[in-house]
Amino acid sequence: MTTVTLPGVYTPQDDTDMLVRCLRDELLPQHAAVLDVGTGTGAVALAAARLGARVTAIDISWRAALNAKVNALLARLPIRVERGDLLAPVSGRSFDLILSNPPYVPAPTTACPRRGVARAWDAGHDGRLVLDRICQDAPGLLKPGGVLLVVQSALSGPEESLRRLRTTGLRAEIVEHRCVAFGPVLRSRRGWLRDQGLIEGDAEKEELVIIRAVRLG
Ligand SMILES: C[S@@+](CC[C@H](N)C(=O)[O-])C[C@H]1O[C@@H](n2cnc3c(N)ncnc32)[C@H](O)[C@@H]1O
Repeated sequence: MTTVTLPGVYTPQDDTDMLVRCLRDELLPQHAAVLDVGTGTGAVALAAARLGARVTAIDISWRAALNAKVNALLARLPIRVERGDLLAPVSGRSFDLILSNPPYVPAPTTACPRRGVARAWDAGHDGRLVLDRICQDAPGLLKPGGVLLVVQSALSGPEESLRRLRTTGLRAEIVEHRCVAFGPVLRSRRGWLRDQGLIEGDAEKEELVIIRAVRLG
């Protein structure tokens, strides 16, 4: 299957792969309404569309939105791609499944980058600037019985995601773990991560987790 990654768009990685695998384990209703938030190249959206879902994909980056459109065309899959901030383009709609591999990397900067490739991963000191918004807003867009699947690092507080999602009434748990080697971004900020108390010594690996949260009927 031909897919392209345009310059400046996040290349699908372990987190993408984890999310796609968990998506394939979901028992979706026929023609399920699926949302992919922060779609990048559209890799996760394409996987959902191949399962027969009706997919909407959103990205804040024009380049990523274009990339996802190109890949949907190449795959001949009818994915609706929107450019916008998190869930704003789909307010008022509801979904059987919401998927997200959002920016979750703790960063020395306090705000999310407004442009550039780091917008795909940097998410403030605790890595939670985007996660917290997803935990707050996604539950309201789930149909009864609908599911939210989010991938994040253990460095950005999965327990806090669980707590926030449970506060909104969802049943939330961690369903997948994977240990991965630090990429160039985490390697370059080891000293800062140590100063923040987020890692110890010469840590070389982080744990990625998938959070699955269900809106009870
Ligand atoms: C880690 S990448 C994941 C890309 C793709 N889903 C994957 O798994 O390969 C995160 C994506 O979220 C997008 N993003 C960052 N902030 C966003 C926001 N506020 N609203 C929508 N998309 C956002 C970035 O542009 C980037 O494409």
